[in-house]
Amino acid sequence: MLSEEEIQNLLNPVQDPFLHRTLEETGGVRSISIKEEKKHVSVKVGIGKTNTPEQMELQQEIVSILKKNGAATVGLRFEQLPDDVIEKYQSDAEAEDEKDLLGVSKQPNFISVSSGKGGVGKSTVTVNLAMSLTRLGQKVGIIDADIYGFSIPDMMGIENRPQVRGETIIPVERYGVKVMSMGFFVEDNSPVIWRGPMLGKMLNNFFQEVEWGDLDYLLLDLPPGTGDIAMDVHDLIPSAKELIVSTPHPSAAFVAARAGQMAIKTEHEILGVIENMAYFESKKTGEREYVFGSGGGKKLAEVLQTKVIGQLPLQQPYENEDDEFAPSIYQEDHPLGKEYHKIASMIMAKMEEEE
Ligand SMILES: Nc1ncnc2c1ncn2[C@@H]1O[C@H](COP(=O)(O)OP(=O)(O)OP(=O)(O)O)[C@@H](O)[C@H]1O
Repeated sequence: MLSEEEIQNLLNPVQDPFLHRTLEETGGVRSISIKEEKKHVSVKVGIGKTNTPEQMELQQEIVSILKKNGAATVGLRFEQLPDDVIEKYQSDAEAEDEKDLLGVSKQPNFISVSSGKGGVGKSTVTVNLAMSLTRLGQKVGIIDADIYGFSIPDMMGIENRPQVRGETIIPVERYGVKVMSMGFFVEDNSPVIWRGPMLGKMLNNFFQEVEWGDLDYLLLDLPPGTGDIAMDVHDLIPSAKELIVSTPHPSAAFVAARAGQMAIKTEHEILGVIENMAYFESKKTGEREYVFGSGGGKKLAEVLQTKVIGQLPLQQPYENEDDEFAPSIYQEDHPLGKEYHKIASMIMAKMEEEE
């Protein structure tokens, strides 16, 4: 019959499915007792997360190991490891999960762009931030996850569709930015009725079946509000940083705060608030008019304990002289292009600081 030490040695190499560490490292084998005459072994195992399908698999694995080595019956109990042990290994484990997510060795910086309500310029910010980061030499991808309106392809003037190579989808590249949008697969922009599980599935497919290659940044344009898909992002990419877009109107900021509260709840870092349509500047006099009110961004930043990292006026991009038409991209020398450049540089500096 097995001794306590032998059981310990048999279970030491078994992996904790959440922490991606062996039970030896996590101290996961909490207690062992043996009933010699009945060849009964009972073990208490501590893991990162209990009552999950992974726990069921682990249970089968452990029972089979012990039975193969001489136990007639096995009693197994699971408990959650102490918080400090979980914390110690969790961030490593999350990084590993995310690496698996895109199937590449280098993990990009994930930035999700959200807003409390529609029409505040969230997609415009996503596109222009991506452009500025690209101009700064970064490799950038965008996932257009705003299922209420896939606007990114139109905004960037994309007319072609992604190519499918075997099992993988090649994102469309425009001005050096790789773009993936469900809009590519929807005929004539016809409305699709989305149900919760479909959203998460779409997002998962965009991570796993799209050949992103090595990216420095992957920006996600999320649907406004705090819906299912935002939750999915929080679950799938715990390290994603959040950028909140709002107009300066105090009530708009109030709504945006709810989106931000979600980030706080899930412990996502908020990079800052971007106040869009902050003012209108007269070309003739240079006078600023705060057509959508003022102070909303500041108030929002206070509630979320972050900063306003950009205030973008109301202004259209220059008329495009060439044939390529990208209606929402501000040129590099455009006043807003320069503002986006500043925001992008600031974000890059912050990311580098954290590395
Ligand atoms: N600073 C700005 N100056 C002028 N027009 C702007 C500005 N920002 C955004 N817009 C315009 O406002 C409209 C809404 O912007 P956008 O689609 O980016 O918002 P959104 O928050 O992503 O909306 P939705 O959630 O509905 O997709 C667009 O037509 C866009 O071109």
